[in-house]
Amino acid sequence: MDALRIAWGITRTIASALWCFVWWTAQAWRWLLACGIAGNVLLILDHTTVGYLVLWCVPAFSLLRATWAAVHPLSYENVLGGPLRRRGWRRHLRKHWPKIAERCGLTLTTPDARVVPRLKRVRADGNTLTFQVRARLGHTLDDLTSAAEAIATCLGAEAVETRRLGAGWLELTLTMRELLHIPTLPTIPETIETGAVTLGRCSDGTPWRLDLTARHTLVVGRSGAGKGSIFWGIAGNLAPAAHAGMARLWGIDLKGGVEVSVGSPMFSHVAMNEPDAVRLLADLHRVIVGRQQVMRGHARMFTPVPGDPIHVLLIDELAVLTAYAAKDVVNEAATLLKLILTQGRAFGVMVVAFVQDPRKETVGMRDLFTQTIALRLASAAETRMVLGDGTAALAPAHHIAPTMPGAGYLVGDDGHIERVRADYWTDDFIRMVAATYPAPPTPLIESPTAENAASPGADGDSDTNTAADGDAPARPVRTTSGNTTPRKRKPRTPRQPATSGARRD
Ligand SMILES: Nc1ncnc2c1ncn2[C@@H]1O[C@H](COP(=O)(O)OP(=O)(O)OP(=O)(O)O)[C@@H](O)[C@H]1O
Repeated sequence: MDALRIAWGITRTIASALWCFVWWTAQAWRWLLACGIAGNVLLILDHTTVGYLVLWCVPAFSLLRATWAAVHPLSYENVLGGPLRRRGWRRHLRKHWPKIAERCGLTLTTPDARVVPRLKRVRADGNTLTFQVRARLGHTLDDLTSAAEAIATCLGAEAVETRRLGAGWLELTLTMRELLHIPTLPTIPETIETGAVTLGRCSDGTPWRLDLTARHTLVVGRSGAGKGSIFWGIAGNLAPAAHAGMARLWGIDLKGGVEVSVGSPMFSHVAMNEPDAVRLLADLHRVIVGRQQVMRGHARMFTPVPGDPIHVLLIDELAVLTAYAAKDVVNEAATLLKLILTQGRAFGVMVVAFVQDPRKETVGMRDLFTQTIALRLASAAETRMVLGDGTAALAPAHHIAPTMPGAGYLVGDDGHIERVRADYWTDDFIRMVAATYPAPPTPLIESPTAENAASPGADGDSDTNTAADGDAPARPVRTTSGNTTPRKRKPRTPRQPATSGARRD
């Protein structure tokens, strides 16, 4: 069986090398013709060796290329294949630009002349071709932007991204070769990261770093679009920070807890039913209120330090909480979530929510999220609904193939669009990361009161703040299905504003 497989592999390699040899020789027909004529002239003039050399140089070069590409594709791609292909893209664009612009409706023909938008800075790197186009008189950048998809199709690109440069210039970046079709697996996170996490790759092959600093993220995608990869990419990459006390993970999973239970040890707080979810949101809101009181007059942006972490709330299937749950739960959860979304960012409280159905009636607060990841969506209308009319044309999430789960478009808070694909987190890998980086025991969260409001260490968030005062626990914070104990609070004695335990900004 093995011998058969090896024989088949060798046959395929030889066949592909032969095909490349014939194709590349035929493609260089001008050189072939010129060398044929020059070689024959040299032979007639009795320069036999040089004559044969010139005559056969083109097929010999193609044969060398084909053999190299077949035997060692990696070095061939780096040294010769890649640079030749990129040169081809640049030349093709420059040569055919007037025709492409005309076909895409960007030229203006007058009785005297044909006005073509100016092209400049054509460059090719890796798998992308980037160039700038100047809108001609009477055209706007929106006209150029709406022609971007047609230009990409003319050039055989897989996808296109645009960037406004101002003063009538638009930059287009075409993905000429798809690198995202191959799924990738994550590596075990080792660094403590609280600002940004590496979730996968961008379309140009560079790592995809999702910035979480002071941002709320909405992830939208059909069932099977790969939302789980992003959920665990964020949770898993924050797990070392959570383990070190620099981040705290909160999870709401009202789909029976199926998703979050795989890696629940990473989380400090988990809710798997409706009442727990509301209580968890109330606790998280209390963290914000506590921090507001602590930071007032001291700092405007929160900086995490060990023991005073950022809080990241991951909500799997947001619509269950905000639309499909019991009416009172929906109302209470929506109110708390809106408060968290509007107030949390500056206080180190971030929300990442996942949803299948992005309609307004299911996710009423979607405008409060500052960045959106659109995975595979059902229709152009749904893409427009999620990303807005203008952006939808540049991030056609409804065109993502079902064979590419985890692929999507990130639309940043500045409107920047990136085509990305997340690494695939298997259940075993999630369990391994969770076992390696379990969340430390959860400190208690207290309701801010008039007295502790004055205390800089009273955000209810640090270990020192809860146990050291000898206050009775407000209640267990780890919220699990069905076993939350009722809230009990001892009367508190007034205390002096503390000077220690303040936030370290
Ligand atoms: N990044 C990825 N790379 C490759 N395959 C993936 C990736 N993410 C997910 N998959 C595949 O797609 C399947 C569905 O993924 P996942 O369960 O994450 O989708 P989902 O959007 O969470 O769906 P649902 O909303 O129904 O839970 C997975 O079982 C896996 O086989």
